[in-house]
Amino acid sequence: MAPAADPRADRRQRSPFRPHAGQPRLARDAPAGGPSQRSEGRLAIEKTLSAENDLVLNIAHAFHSYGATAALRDVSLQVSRGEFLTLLGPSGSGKSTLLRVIAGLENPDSVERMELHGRDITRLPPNLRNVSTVFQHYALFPHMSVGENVEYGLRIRKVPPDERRAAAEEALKLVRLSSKYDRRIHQLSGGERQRVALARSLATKPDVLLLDEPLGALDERLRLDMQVELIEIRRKTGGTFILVTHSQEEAITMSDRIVLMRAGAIEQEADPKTLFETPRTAFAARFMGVENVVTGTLAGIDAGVAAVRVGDHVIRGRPIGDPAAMAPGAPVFAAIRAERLRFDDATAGANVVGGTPGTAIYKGKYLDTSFASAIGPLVVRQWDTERGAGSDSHVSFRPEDCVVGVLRQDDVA
Ligand SMILES: Nc1ncnc2c1ncn2[C@@H]1O[C@H](COP(=O)(O)OP(=O)(O)OP(=O)(O)O)[C@@H](O)[C@H]1O
Repeated sequence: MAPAADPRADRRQRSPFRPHAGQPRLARDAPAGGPSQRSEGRLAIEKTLSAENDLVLNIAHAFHSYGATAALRDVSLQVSRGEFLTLLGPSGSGKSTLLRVIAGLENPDSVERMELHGRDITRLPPNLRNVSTVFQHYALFPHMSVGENVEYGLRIRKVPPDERRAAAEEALKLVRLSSKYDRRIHQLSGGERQRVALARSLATKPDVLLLDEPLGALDERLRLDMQVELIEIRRKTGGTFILVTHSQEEAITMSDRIVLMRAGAIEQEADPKTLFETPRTAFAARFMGVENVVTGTLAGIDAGVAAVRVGDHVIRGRPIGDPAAMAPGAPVFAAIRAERLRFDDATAGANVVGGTPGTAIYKGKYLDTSFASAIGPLVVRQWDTERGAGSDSHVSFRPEDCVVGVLRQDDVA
C-alpha cells in the first residue's frame, strides 16, 4: 500500500508570502550546510532547531479573569507554522479572550510562557507583535478607499509608498478584489468589505493571522464561499491562521486542528475527523453535533468492547479515553450519531433497541425521526426521505458507531 500523504506537507513549503524589507523577522533561520557535511550530532541539533522554527506560537498555562469570571483557566496552546487552527466553543467559553491575549489586547493575569517564534511576547504591546486580527465587523475606515484601507497597517509601520502599494495590490489580488482599489468602502457589499479587512491584515504579512468570527455577519451562501476562499488563501500564503467560531461545521470544514473550549479551559483538541468521530466527553459529543448521547454505568470491557447498562438494557460500544478510569460501575456516556442508527434489519453483532417511532421531520436532504426507545429518546436519520419509519419497533447500531467514555460530574444533564 502506498504511504499516506502527510496532510501538513504543503504547510512546510516555504511561503511565497515573505516579510517586507525592514519588517522584524522573529523566526530563526535554519543553519546552513549540506547534509553531507553534517555529523549525526549536528543533525540532531538541526532537527530540534527546525522543530522550533515550525512552532510559531507557544503559550503555557495562561489564566485570565474579569472580576469573578474566570475567562481562561490554565490554557496552553502550541501552533505550528502554516497551521489552520480553530478555537471552537459555546458563547462565553473564552475563545475571544484567548485571541485578545495573543494579540496583546488583553494582559493575562498570569502566563508561564507566551512566545512568538521563540521570542517572549508576554509584555510586548500589540503593535510590536507581528500578528493581525480580522474582526466580524470589519473595522474599516469609511473615509478611505479600499486601497488606503489595505495600506493602512503598512503606512503606520512606515513602509515606503511603492512597497505599500505593491503589497496592497498583492493582498487585494488574493481576495479577488484587484479591480476595487479606488472604491469607497460604502460602495462595497458586506462580503467585499470582509475581504478588504482580510486583505488589510494579509498585507502586513503577520506571523499569525487571528480571525475573530470573521464570517459571522455574512449570509449563509457567502459564508460557505468565504470558507473555501479562506482555505485557499491560507494554502497560497502558507500563513498561520487562528480562527474563532462557535460553528462546529465551520471548524470542521476549515481547520487542520480544532481546540474545543468550555468555560475557559480546553475540553479537547484534535484534528476535525478525530473530534467528530471520537469526542472524549459528553460535552464534546453534544457540541460536535452528536444527536444521541445517553448515560449509564459501565458493566465492563471485554475484547475492546464496552458494555453499558442503561436502565434494564445493555448496549455495547467503543471505549475511549483513559482505560484506568473505565472501571466497572463508572458513570459513562454513550454517543451515537443519528445517521448511524437504522430502522432496517440489524447486521450481525449490532445493538438492537426497541421503541416507538414518533414525529418525522423533513430536512430536505434527509429525514429525522424521533424514536422513544428503551434507552431514552433517540433521533434516527434516513437519507431516503421517501422511506420513513413506518411502524418499525426497533432501531439498531453497530458497537463501533457508539463511543463510550467516562461521564464527568459537570456533564450530568
Ligand atoms: N470585558 C469583559 N468584562 C467582563 N467580563 C468579560 C469581558 N469579556 C469577556 N468577559 C466574560 O469572560 C468570559 C469569556 O468571554 P469570551 O468573550 O472570551 O468568550 P467567547 O467564547 O469568545 O464568547 P462569544 O462566542 O460569545 O464571543 C465570558 O463569561 C464573558 O462574559
